[in-house]
This record gives sequence, C-alpha cells and structure tokens, in this order.
Amino acid sequence: MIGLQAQTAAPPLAADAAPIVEVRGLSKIYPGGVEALNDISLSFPEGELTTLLGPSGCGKTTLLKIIAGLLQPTGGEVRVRGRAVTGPGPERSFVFQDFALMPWATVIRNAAFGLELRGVPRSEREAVAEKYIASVGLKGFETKYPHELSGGMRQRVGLARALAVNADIVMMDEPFSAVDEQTRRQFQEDMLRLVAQERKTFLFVTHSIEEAVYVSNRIVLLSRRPSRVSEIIDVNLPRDSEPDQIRRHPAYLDTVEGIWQTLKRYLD
Ligand SMILES: Nc1ncnc2c1ncn2[C@@H]1O[C@H](COP(=O)(O)OP(=O)(O)OP(=O)(O)O)[C@@H](O)[C@H]1O
Repeated sequence: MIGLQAQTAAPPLAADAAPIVEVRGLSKIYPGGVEALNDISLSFPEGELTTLLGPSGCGKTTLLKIIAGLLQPTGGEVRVRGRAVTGPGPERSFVFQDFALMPWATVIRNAAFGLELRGVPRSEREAVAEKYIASVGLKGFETKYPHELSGGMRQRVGLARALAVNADIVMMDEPFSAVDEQTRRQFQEDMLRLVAQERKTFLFVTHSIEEAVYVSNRIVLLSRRPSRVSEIIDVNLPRDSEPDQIRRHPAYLDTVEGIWQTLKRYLD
C-alpha cells in the first residue's frame, strides 16, 4: 500500500534518523492495579514527528508523561540520548492538554515562564518569548491575558512556551482537541512548519487518524490497554504539495484507511 510501510520495509525517512528517545520494556501499573502499559519498547528518531495513536484509555498520556519524567514507570526505562530519564529535564518540554497557562499572567509572561523558572533575565527571556509568540502567529497579543484569547490562541501560547525553552524534544498531548476544525488545520500547518524549521523532535498524541497521518513522519499504533505496540507506520506524503492536494493524495487516503482498519479491531 502506498505510504503505509511496516517498519521492516525499505528504509524510509524515519529509519535513517538516529533515535533520540529510547523506551525499553516499559510497564506501568497504577496504584489500585490499573495496568496501563505492558513491556513497551520503542525508539523515536531525532528531528521527526512521531504520533502515538490508539484506542481511548490505552495509555498514550501515560507513555508520554513517563518519557517527560513526570511519572515513574513500574518497570523498564527511558533513555534520552543514551542517558536514563529519572525526572523532567531541560531537553524535554511538554504541552499539556489544557495548556496549563497562568490566568493572571500575560501572553509574554506565560510564554517566557519556562525561562523564568530557569532564572533567565527578564529582557533576555522576553526577547526569546517574543520570537516564538510571533512564530505561532500571536504577534501583537503579547500583553493580553489568557481569558482574552480563544482556545486556539491559548494553545499557541502553550506551544510558544514549550518552544521558548529550546528543548530538543517537544511532547504534545492532544493539543488540538478543544478547537474548531479551521483552527486545528491552521495549527497543523504551524506545527509542520516548526518541525521543518526548528528541527526538533516532536512526540504527539492525538485521537484523530487524519491528523496523525497529516502531520507525522511516523505513527505508533498502540493496542488496547495494557498498551503494546501494535504497528509502526512510516508516513510518506508529498510534503511540498498544497494541504488540500495532500489530503486528496492516494498515499494520504490509503494510510488513513489502513490505520482505520487496524484500529477498528480494537473497538468493541
Ligand atoms: N493516576 C491514575 N491512577 C489510576 N489509573 C490511571 C491514572 N491515570 C490514568 N489511569 C488509567 O490508565 C489508563 C491509561 O490512561 P491514559 O490517560 O494514559 O490513556 P490515554 O490513551 O491517554 O487515554 P485517552 O485516549 O482517553 O486520552 C486508563 O485506564 C486510565 O483510567
């Protein structure tokens, strides 16, 4: 099938890139006995966007939070550039589902907050924040407060904050779930531009197969809880085409359909 290749197929883009994050034999049993992950092993190539896709409640957020160092696994380990993860680190940033903005702080302060926590002087951190506020399309909104922004704009502030700390790995947990389709598509374009320009590694969680196929270099399909890796798909789309052309391209349509056929098996 065009655009849908098992990991063992001819080396696509993703297979060429060195892994920046390695997950080995990861398991997570929550207190109370919920087994979220069971022996997950995965590697995430540097400079690419990998999406975790799977049935609701299968453990995507759990996996992302363990990689972020926000949650401890029950078994196994995560390595970033070969070093074991024991907690959060400056090379990883996390965009939360609810963006976690401070309501009493302006856009620029919110965007610069990660740098403020690191003790970066105000003028310096605001200069960096300004750059990323502009890059997510919010130039002119620096002095606004979160309640003066739409949901999509608040998400952009969350993204600007994650980018401003200049982490190599940006993790995003369903960042587009609460916005309208138009905003969502605009955001997808922003993200593709950032992946191309910033050369960062993005780890992305979404419920949308179409969104996953549109933005990803690689998609990891997870099974029902306790999650295991069901399939890894390298997405090869004509990225230099217009968005509408990409969404009509056989490679895009075949990949969406192939994933749907796999995920359907996990639905009750
Ligand atoms: N703190 C917790 N304590 C106990 N169980 C939890 C906790 N957090 C998550 N779980 C359970 O672990 C499983 C995996 O949750 P997780 O949020 O990682 O899944 P998900 O794939 O991100 O879900 P969704 O697609 O619905 O966002 C779920 O059954 C959830 O109820």
